[in-house]
Order: sequence, then structure tokens, then C-alpha cells
Amino acid sequence: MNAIEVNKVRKVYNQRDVALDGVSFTIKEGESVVILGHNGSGKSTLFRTLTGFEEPTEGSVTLLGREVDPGKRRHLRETRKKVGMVFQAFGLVDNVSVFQNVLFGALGQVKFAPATYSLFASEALRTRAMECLDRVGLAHLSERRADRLSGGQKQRIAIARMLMQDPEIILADEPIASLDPKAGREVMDLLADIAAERNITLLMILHQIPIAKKYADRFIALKNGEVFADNNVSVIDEDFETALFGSEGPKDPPADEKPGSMEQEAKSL
Ligand SMILES: Nc1ncnc2c1ncn2[C@@H]1O[C@H](COP(=O)(O)OP(=O)(O)OP(=O)(O)O)[C@@H](O)[C@H]1O
Repeated sequence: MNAIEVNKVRKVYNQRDVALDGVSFTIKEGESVVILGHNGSGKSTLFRTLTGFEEPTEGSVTLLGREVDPGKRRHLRETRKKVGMVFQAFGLVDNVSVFQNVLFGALGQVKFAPATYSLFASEALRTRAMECLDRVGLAHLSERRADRLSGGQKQRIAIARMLMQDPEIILADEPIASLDPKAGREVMDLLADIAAERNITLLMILHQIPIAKKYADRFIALKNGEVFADNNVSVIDEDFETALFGSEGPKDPPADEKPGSMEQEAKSL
């Protein structure tokens, strides 16, 4: 089955800025795919379109067999429950414990108001939160405040939180851009292992070509809002990199310089 179907998606901002121009691809269940592209090529817009934070001007997106339609909020919520998101800036709630942050991952599945949620979470959810923490190797930090962690630990906690959703798809938007190389490798190993052991479809935006080649089977390269290439990562060589990025190579902008970050929008859900 296809986990993700993107069909001739065009996205035009302000009736003149074309961010995506006829993008089509399908991703099979369990595939591991990286999106590459220079700054402004449309990667973030594509991610926001996949999750219904942005409505395509033309074309359609289907996740797990359901069409993503921002107009149908309940339908969209159901689809999003199965889509785990990982962000460059982690998206944790700083002033509460690691354990509470992980519990928040199941918010979409319970009926309590958020303010009282962690007090009244069921024993089953609490047990699951500890299992998710254990899976990322950080159960011993469960009581620590989230802002007293290293970047790598924060990202692993964000992954534990996402596991509470029992996701079928993971969308990772530059998951290691804020991390040092060692922490970055640990996070990538964790994401790849979790995706493989649970047959989760993994779609990542990455800027580092060697990391993309190591952790993805396939890449989709965007250039000026169009699919420039869609192939096995083994075909990426220096000539290809120059054709895609120009001679200066990929650049990685600070998160706060990006328009309409998906993380900000996800927080407002
Ligand atoms: N909310 C918005 N309003 C207007 N234009 C936008 C908006 N979001 C993105 N754009 C424009 O759409 C194009 C694609 O932007 P997008 O952020 O999707 O690219 P990107 O590949 O993610 O870039 P980066 O690598 O810098 O994050 C750019 O020209 C950008 O300026």
C-alpha cells in the first residue's frame, strides 16, 4: 500500500509566489525517503501540505488512504493521529518534566482538557509513556525538566513523545540541524531503527548529503518547486549535488528565519 500519495500539487502564495509547481510522487509503506532541495525550493511547503496545515492551490495529497483536506477538520485530526512529527527545534514544553512531555504525545487520543491531562492520565498511558522513554534510552531522565537536557536528549524525548501516537508515518523536518555531529548520528540511528522495527514510513527533510545517503533508501529532490529528481540515494554524486544546489552546496537556515514553520502551527493544534 502507498503511505503517501502526492498528486500534481501546486501551491501558490498570495496569488503570485509559486512554491510548488505540479509535484507528484508516491511513497510505499515502510519506505525511508529524504527530501532534498536548496533554500526556498518548496520542502517546508510540501511538508505543510502533507499534514493539511496548507491547502494545495491545485492537486491532492493522500496519507494512509485518506485524502488530506484542511476543510474537513475531524477527518484531518484522525489522519494526523497516525503521523508523527519531529522538528529541528524539538517542540518540547520546557517547564514541565520529560515524563509529562511524553504523555502529551497521546493528547490526541484522550478526552481530558490539556491543563488537567497529566494529572488524570490513565495508568495504561503512564506505563506506555515509560515504555516510549525506555525505547529512546532515557527512562532515567523521566522526572527532569525538559529545559535541563542537551539538544540530543531533547530530540530523543521528542521522538518518545511521537511514539505515544503509535505513528504509521514519521515526518522529520531537519531533525538534526540543531545538533552536533555525534548527537545527530545518535538521533538518526534511533529514527532509522524505530522506523525499521515498526515498518513506519519515514520522510525526512535533510540538508546533509552523507546523512541522507546513509539513512534513506530514496531521495526526492525539489528545485524551484518542481521534482528535479526522484531516485535511489546511491546515484547522488558531486555532479548531481552541483546541479541541484549550485557550487556552494546545501545551506541550512536558522529555524526562526523560515516563513510559517510547521512546528509553530503544530503547537497551536
Ligand atoms: N507563508 C508563505 N507566504 C508566502 N510565501 C511563502 C510562504 N511560505 C513559503 N513561501 C515561499 O515559497 C517558496 C518555498 O518556500 P519553502 O519554505 O517551502 O522552501 P524550503 O525548501 O523549505 O526552504 P528552506 O530550506 O529555506 O526551509 C519560497 O519562495 C518562500 O519564500
